[in-house]
Amino acid sequence: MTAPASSEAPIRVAVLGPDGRMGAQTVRAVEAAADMELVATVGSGDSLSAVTDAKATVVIDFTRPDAVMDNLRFAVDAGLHAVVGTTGFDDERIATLSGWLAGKPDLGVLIAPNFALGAVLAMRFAQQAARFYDAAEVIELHHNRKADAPSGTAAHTARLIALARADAGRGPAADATTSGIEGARGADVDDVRVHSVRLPGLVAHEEILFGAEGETLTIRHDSLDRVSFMPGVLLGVRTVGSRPGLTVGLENVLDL
Ligand SMILES: NC(=O)C1=CN([C@@H]2O[C@H](COP(=O)(O)OP(=O)(O)OC[C@H]3O[C@@H](n4cnc5c(N)ncnc54)[C@H](OP(=O)(O)O)[C@@H]3O)[C@@H](O)[C@H]2O)C=CC1
Ligand SMILES: O=C(O)C1=N[C@H](C(=O)O)C[C@H](O)C1
Repeated sequence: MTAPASSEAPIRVAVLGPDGRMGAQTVRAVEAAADMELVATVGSGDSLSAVTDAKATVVIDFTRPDAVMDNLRFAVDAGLHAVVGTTGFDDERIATLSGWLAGKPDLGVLIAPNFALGAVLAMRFAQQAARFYDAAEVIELHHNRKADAPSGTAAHTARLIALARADAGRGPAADATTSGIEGARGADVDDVRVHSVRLPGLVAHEEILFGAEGETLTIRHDSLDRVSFMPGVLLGVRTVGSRPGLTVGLENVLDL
């Protein structure tokens, strides 16, 4: 995921959410990339016109689920490619965004629930394992300043597992629970149980557990530092312009 040697002009990048945990890390990564130029940053309350004034060609969004759709509407209308790490993308949002992009055949948008290589691999491994096991559950563990639960990664993982189970002709996993405390079995994402842990000291972690008669399989990934997301973000910036339309998941860019 290193930059190709090139005499081309640097990619003109704008970062939305530069004062946040991910935005600040991203600003540093873009500034350090020889093939990119950071031409604008837009924080909460700033005008998005700074992006077009600075002639950015790619925007990176690490804002909030309640802000990202307005930012994308602006980017698509302005003809800017977008690399999106912000969470909150359900089927309805994906459909809305696809509709906007339908009139812009040259424009690329990449939405990646997780930019860390190991997290992407863990999701792919989970998808491969899912058809072989009677049951699967996901535990995601994050820092306690995270606004949303479950994590976008866990939701994406659960959906991939559900699709693989359906392809293999497997229905929902059997579960004998009939009583107890509400919430004890986690959230239901496409019939896959997802459990969210929030603790200071954590960054971003996920365990995917599979069970069958007499055995379990656990796949675990840990982001110990937000630098783990940066190679994936930069890869997204380098490739989004040559992938017209909507791409959901870095696994498609990595061709996993
Ligand atoms: N895909 C991936 O690999 C990863 C995704 N994420 C996701 O990225 C998002 C951001 O996470 P994180 O950095 O931890 O969150 P933070 O809360 O630290 O940062 C979000 C930043 O966005 C700002 N902001 C809010 N609205 C706007 C707006 N309309 N325009 C510009 N800036 C705005 C906030 O400002 P203010 O505080 O003033 O509102 C804040 O500075 C989350 O959805 C998170 O789940 C996180 C890590 C990795
Ligand atoms: O908020 C975070 O920190 C993270 N958010 C993303 C998610 O919700 O999956 C990616 C990663 O887990 C870190």
